[in-house]
Amino acid sequence: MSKYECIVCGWVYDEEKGDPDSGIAPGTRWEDIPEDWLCPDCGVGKEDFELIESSPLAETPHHEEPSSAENTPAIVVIGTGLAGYGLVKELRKLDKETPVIMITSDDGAAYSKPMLSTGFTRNMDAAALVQKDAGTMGQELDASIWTSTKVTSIDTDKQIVTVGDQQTQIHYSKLVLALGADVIRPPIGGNATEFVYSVNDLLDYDDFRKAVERNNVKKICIIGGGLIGCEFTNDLLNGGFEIDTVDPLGYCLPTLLPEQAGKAVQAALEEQGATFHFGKLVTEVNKGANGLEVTLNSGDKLACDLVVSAVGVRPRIELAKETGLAVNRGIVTNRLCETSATNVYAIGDCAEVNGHVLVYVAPLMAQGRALAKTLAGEATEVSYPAMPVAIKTPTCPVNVSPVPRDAEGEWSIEQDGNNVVATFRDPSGQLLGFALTGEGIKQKMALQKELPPIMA
Ligand SMILES: Cc1cc2nc3c(=O)[nH]c(=O)nc-3n(C[C@H](O)[C@H](O)[C@H](O)COP(=O)(O)OP(=O)(O)OC[C@H]3O[C@@H](n4cnc5c(N)ncnc54)[C@H](O)[C@@H]3O)c2cc1C
Repeated sequence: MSKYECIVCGWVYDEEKGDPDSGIAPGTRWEDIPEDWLCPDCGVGKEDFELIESSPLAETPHHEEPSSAENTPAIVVIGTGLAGYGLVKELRKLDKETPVIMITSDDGAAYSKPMLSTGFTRNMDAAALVQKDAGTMGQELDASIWTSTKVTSIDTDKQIVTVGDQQTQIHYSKLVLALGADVIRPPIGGNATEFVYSVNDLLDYDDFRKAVERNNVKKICIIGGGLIGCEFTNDLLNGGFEIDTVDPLGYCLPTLLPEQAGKAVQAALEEQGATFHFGKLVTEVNKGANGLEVTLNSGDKLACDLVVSAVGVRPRIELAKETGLAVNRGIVTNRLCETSATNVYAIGDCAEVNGHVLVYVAPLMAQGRALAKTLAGEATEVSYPAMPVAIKTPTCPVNVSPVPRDAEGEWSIEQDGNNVVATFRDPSGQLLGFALTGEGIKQKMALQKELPPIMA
């Protein structure tokens, strides 16, 4: 019997136990679970699960070739997020010999980044979110993992990366950039900006949790009512905090959802106690008589103990730019994930693959699977099926397949309270996107089947 883990929330499907709540009997093999089954915790589909424990019977016998590792130059991967680790996991299924060196500026802990916005709901601090430390990952992947090590330059002619102090250089045969994305920091003045936190990785999350405890925080102001802002609004409400959320646009998730769906999410979060301030910007955070005072461009002032900024992320392109690689919104690659330099690839949040910048888990898994094959000798282009995104607002769950930019067509919306099924079709009737909230998410599988692939 095997086990499969949801890479978005960490929930584990154990074939021995099944998922009786969803009608999946104990003993049901993974391949026999219906394709429209959804993760009971976060609502993503089977494609976002990976095998973590395999039954001995299911294992394919491994044919040992004589080791050629000693003379094989290393594949170097910069980044140990879901993209970096995901790629090396896939590579090791195909190639157990080629030496792999992974370099990360953080501690190399393997964790599911999407779970950072469900930590209070699940009562998990940073330590509890660590799935495996760097040492364990290194053993499992037969890779050398260099932690707390920042790559400062790359010489693509000599195929060398330089780390930290300029003294240490590593030669690569192939180099993979899996550098992630930086948070966008809105311009905010005032004398208390050190109390404005962004949570974009496990170390940020640890700082944030500790600041909440240290400052005996009760009231939090969230800047941004998009995906991360709404997830934190829900999670922190579940953690028992009072929440004010500020966004310059008019409703929740404004860049992803049509207004009715966004307002349904807003209403559900308000029912839980959230207060939204739409159409406004935070301009200053100052120390007040009791905690902090947040000033909005309308002149309004909000009292709180801590501020969370969640206004979006931007692919990390600086290192690639300094190296002379082609960059646009992300590090530019073709469908083989090749950058403009020979033997250098980019995947994950930092990459712009064939014009697409998609800062979600499903695309980086597709990239990792394809690039692993390429690195193992079988050139393989990335394909993207339709990849709807589950937004973790359990008080009103959301599933959205964003409408492509500049698409022609119109929304058709059915609403029953906070349950919305919104579909966007072009003039010929082809479905191009959808937005589902509340009970509406039950339509996900049926609608997903109608969507054209993002990149066939
Ligand atoms: C709170 C939150 C919730 C989310 N929820 C969801 C969700 O529900 N569903 C979904 O699909 N997506 C979600 N996402 C997005 C998803 O988590 C990301 O798309 C994904 O984790 C990105 O992985 P990555 O490996 O590309 O980047 P990262 O995880 O950021 O990894 C980047 C790595 O690069 C290293 N690095 C960078 N520069 C250097 C350097 N110069 N030298 C050495 N190392 C370097 C870093 O140390 C790190 O190891 C969420 C994101 C956040 C922040």
